[in-house]
Amino acid sequence: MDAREMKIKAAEAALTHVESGMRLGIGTGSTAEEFVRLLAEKVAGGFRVEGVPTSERTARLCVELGVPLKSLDELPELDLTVDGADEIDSSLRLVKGGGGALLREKIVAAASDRVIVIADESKLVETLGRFPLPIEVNPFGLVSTRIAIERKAARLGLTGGLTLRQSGDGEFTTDGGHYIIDASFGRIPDADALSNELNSIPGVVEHGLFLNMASLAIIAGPAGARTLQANR
Ligand SMILES: O=C(CO)[C@H](O)[C@H](O)COP(=O)(O)O
Repeated sequence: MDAREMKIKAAEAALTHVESGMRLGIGTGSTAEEFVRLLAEKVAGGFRVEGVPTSERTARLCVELGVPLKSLDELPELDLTVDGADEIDSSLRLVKGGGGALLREKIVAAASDRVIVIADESKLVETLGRFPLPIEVNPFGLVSTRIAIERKAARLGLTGGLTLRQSGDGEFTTDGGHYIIDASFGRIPDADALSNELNSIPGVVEHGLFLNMASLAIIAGPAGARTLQANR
């Protein structure tokens, strides 16, 4: 089974948790897009859902495939969000934001009763941090914010390169008009402490640590999809 087939397996399993009539948060990334494709087939067959997309990219795909959309202001409370992740640990703590949609993804996840994360097994880690942590920052005061991130992280014993994400010939800009700094810490032993420190920096808009948000992870490997439950 190749990587795409594994993503489809995880997306298929997630779809079994979706009921007609649900208000659905719809994630961003290649795995979430497999979910959108399968969802669109169900919608074409008469299945009724209202989706809130977590990015302009996901919104475009949903419109193209005929998945009905609402804004989060129209549907401020959601039954379920299905989204991908860049890393997942055994407590279902996540690193997200590889696709640059972390802010909307976190807002949508927080507005959802349940969050199901779908991924292939390459995303499972013992300790978060191998994937560079995306930190969304306001362009104003970028240098000061970067220094603050370095200092706060160093206090937690975290060092590593901070890279301003690029796209084409300029800075990558999020749907909210912000920049992303990718922090290559290698290992984040205390994700709660890092989350609190990052949240205390005014120029940090949001970061990619999604702690205590996922209720279920559906992980696909060559043998098929398995489910991991959050133990909280
Ligand atoms: O957080 C995300 C986007 O901001 C994605 O969910 C994450 O990057 C995983 O993407 P993919 O399924 O393509 O590996």
